[in-house]
Amino acid sequence: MKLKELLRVLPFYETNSATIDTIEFNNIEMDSRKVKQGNVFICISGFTVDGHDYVTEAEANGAVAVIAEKSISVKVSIPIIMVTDTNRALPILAAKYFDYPTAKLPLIGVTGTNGKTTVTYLLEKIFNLHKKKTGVIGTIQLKIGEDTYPVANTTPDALMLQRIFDKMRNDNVKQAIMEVSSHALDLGRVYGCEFDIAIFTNLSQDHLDYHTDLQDYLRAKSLLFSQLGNSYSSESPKFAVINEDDPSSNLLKHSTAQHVLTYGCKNKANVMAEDVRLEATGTSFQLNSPVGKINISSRLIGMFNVYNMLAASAAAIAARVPLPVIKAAFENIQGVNGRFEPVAEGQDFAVIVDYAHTPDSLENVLQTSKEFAKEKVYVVVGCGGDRDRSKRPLMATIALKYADHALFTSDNPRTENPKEILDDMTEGLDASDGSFEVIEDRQAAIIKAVKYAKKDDIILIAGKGHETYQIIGHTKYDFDDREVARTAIHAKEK
Ligand SMILES: CC(=O)N[C@H]1[C@@H](OP(=O)(O)OP(=O)(O)OC[C@H]2O[C@@H](n3ccc(=O)[nH]c3=O)[C@H](O)[C@@H]2O)O[C@H](CO)[C@@H](O)[C@@H]1O[C@H](C)C(=O)N[C@@H](C)C(=O)N[C@H](CCC(=O)O)C(=O)O
Ligand SMILES: Nc1ncnc2c1ncn2[C@@H]1O[C@H](COP(=O)(O)OP(=O)(O)OP(=O)(O)O)[C@@H](O)[C@H]1O
Ligand SMILES: N[C@H](CCC[C@H](N)C(=O)O)C(=O)O
Ligand SMILES: [Mg+2]
Repeated sequence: MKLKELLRVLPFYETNSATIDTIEFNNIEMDSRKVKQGNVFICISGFTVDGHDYVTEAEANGAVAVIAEKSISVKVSIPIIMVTDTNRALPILAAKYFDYPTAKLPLIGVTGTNGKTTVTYLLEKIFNLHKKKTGVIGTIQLKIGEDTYPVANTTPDALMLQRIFDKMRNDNVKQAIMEVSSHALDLGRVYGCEFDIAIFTNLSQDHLDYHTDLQDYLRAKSLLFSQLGNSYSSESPKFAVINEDDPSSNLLKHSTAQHVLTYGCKNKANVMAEDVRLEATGTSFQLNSPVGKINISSRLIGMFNVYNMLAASAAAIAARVPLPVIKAAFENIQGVNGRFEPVAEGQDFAVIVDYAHTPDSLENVLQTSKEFAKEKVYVVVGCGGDRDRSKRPLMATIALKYADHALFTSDNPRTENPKEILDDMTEGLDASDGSFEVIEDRQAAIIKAVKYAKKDDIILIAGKGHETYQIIGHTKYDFDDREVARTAIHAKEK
């Protein structure tokens, strides 16, 4: 592509070169280490380093031009194009370079504190049964059809996103489904994505290391709904799918000019669950919707999963998927990787691995465990390092509220001292709050919980779910709660 053609989508820019009219380039890159011959390098001012400091490396690797927002202090011989804000230019340029992949690729975005990953995999199942090839972007992985790829972020940066959507389009994907984190919304990673359906799951405390307060967190979430577009197309109408039982629903409804489809169990909504039956082996309810009623039953456990199924149903209804397909999808789905996942090795007590790492999610899964426990509930839980400190004591208090005994341990301490994280969790607690102990080493904590367990007890191992690592410092060590629990169960049997 000609550089001039790419730059045409920017209303203003300046350059030190008279030759940009003739320059051809073959890709955009924002990481100097990945630049190859013929690429354009765009400098992003990051949280850790400044991309403007890597222009020499980008040139050495073959960049043919640089796009910057600050003056470049080193001497380079390739043209420099100055824009006001490279982070804002990035999605505009990436969408143009990849020829607007989401313009013709139906795209669903899911935001909210908890349930995003679960809802995306419910939707994957629904659309697959509806005979549409799907692409799913989120916390666990990037999945295109049956092919999976590792990811660094729940929602990738704007450049990577457009590249992924381009690949999905080339791979014949008919429905893209993605998690949209509040960080992504706030940092403009999803500018340039044309969403058809935006789903809101719920809002509760998390990420207060990044957002100044819950109001700011909600503001970021609302951006997905204000980004739904203003034109009304009868061929492809756009929908905001909103949890009517969440106190934030009103603000989100007012953030969009598009159709609103609400769901819930308590307040009157367009899509509702009635006659909900929650059992230890699964869940059933009647789904009432503007297009009819249908009985749902699923292996998914807990009231929170009724909300996840409602969110997915409402979005599928908006996408005109017939109700029997939705019903079949919920009947078929076995579960979601690392979400309330049983570790069943024939033992006479239950071990559940779950990704609850916020106060609200921990409360939901512990409440569910408690409801179904015939005997004691043990919880093994920690809080992530370099993350929201204020959620630590809340999570510890919730653990003691529901569990008969809590084992507080490490969960990705990252660059923090694990002892200090555990101190933050337990500082205000004493024996009268409930029974607990602190075991810094996660493997030792899991082994101990398994040793304690007797017939019909439940052990909930929370926080890491699908993760197969423990991050200590900047290093990722192999660690899988499920593997550790399995080994501990077999060791107990001997
Ligand atoms: C705080 C944050 O969001 N950080 C993201 C950010 O990193 P950063 O700003 O530190 O990047 P940087 O290292 O300073 O680099 C700046 C620029 O210099 C470039 N560079 C850097 C080094 C070099 O040698 N050459 C070079 O060109 C980089 O490619 C980049 O363009 O940009 C990176 C690339 O896009 C992201 O991977 C990274 O996410 C980090 C890993 C992260 O932990 N983010 C979390 C907070 C996050 O975003 N989480 C949400 C999920 C939250 C939830 O659970 O709901 C998510 O969507 O993942
Ligand atoms: N609708 C819900 N409401 C409250 N808690 C939920 C809900 N759905 C799932 N959970 C709990 O939250 C945990 C995380 O669920 P899930 O991975 O689907 O959410 P997420 O929003 O993708 O999280 P993340 O922001 O970390 O990507 C689950 O393991 C479960 O404990
Ligand atoms: N996306 C979340 C995941 C948290 C998972 C938990 N295991 C932790 O490390 O805190 C975050 O980065 O805050
Ligand atoms: Mg997720």
